[in-house]
Amino acid sequence: MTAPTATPETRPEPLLNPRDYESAARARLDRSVFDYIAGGSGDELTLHEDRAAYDRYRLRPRALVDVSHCEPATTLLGAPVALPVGIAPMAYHQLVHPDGELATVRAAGAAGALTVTSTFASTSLEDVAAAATGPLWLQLYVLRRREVTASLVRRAEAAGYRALVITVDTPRMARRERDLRNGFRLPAHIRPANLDRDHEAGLHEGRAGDSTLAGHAARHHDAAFTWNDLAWIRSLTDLPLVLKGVLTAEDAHRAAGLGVAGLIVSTHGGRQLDGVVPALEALPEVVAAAGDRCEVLVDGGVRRGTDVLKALALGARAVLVGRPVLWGLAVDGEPGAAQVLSTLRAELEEAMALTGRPRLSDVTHDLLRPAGAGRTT
Ligand SMILES: Cc1cc2nc3c(=O)[nH]c(=O)nc-3n(C[C@H](O)[C@H](O)[C@H](O)COP(=O)(O)O)c2cc1C
Ligand SMILES: O=C(O)C(=O)c1ccccc1
Repeated sequence: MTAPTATPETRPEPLLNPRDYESAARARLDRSVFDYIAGGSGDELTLHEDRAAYDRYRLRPRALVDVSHCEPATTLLGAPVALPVGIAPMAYHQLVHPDGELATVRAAGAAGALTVTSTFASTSLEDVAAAATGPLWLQLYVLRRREVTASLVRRAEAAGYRALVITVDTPRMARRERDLRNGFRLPAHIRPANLDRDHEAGLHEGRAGDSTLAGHAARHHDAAFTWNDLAWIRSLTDLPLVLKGVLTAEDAHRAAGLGVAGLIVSTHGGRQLDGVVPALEALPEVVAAAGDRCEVLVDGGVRRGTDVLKALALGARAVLVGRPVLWGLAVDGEPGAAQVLSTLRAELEEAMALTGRPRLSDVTHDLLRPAGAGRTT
């Protein structure tokens, strides 16, 4: 096969990292879709701080270690994964590419990575499971209509999902001003494929000053769901439960006491309460409170292999990435999402090699120092 000739002027810029993919995705997507994905709530303080928290740590590399083989494989709730990076649950992947969740789950499978499928996927959880080759967890929003929630749990079990991720930071959707300004609504051809037509009503007719997703969450999410109700979910299934959106030692401790198997330390990517503690900053107290009983993951702002290493050094078992996967999907479908994951893997292996930590068990707290600490001037 002959490679197409390209002059230096026409050769496309290589897309090397999530930021490159974000710029390329921005050029392709409708403004309101780009803003829905990229944006956060309020002043977007937490959106920025989640990312900035990673830059406040510096790495302390060890020299003269045999790093000829670096091994990022681990297990998550007992299932082997090729790397400690999974795909965060995100609604409606078809917003950015017609292959939607099928493309992202295939990309994750090829990478040997965990996928967390959203309740609000635009592809049914059964179709996602049929395309999966790696481990799958289902993210669950507890809906007012308990029989709908219960049926999602049963369907997840039947389709082979290995854990339920209950998102606890969204009793209502926070005001996201980009979506309000844009009058964000779901395009007519995209629907919450896991839910019935009753749960679709109102998602497609928006107007400026309104976000149909927020109105939808206000109607359907159960804002009265509490710790006491977790026992109800527990009674429905033997699947391990994971709580997503825990940011305090108090909640981590309580969850562990109830037999929760995993915790995802998360600000929802800066899309819920603006001004909360950044996820990376909350991670150590959650690990201290429950790390002996729960597997602790973190998400929000992970963009580099060195970010993954920093999260692991602070006690995370793995990280999830959100937006970068959607940017990859938007630009190039399954290969784009796969490229984002494989770049993160390559960067992680590079960071393991260059810090002299060839095994994940070598990635310990002494790898880090706060930026600026130890300055003498
Ligand atoms: C477009 C979009 C949709 C999301 N939908 C969900 C969802 O349905 N359920 C959920 O628990 N979290 C959802 N999240 C939050 C992500 O799971 C994750 O916490 C966050 O995106 C991680 O931050 P990152 O995008 O900086 O990697 C969504 C995030 C985005 C960007
Ligand atoms: O947009 C989100 O962050 C999100 O979590 C969500 C929740 C309900 C429906 C769609 C998206």
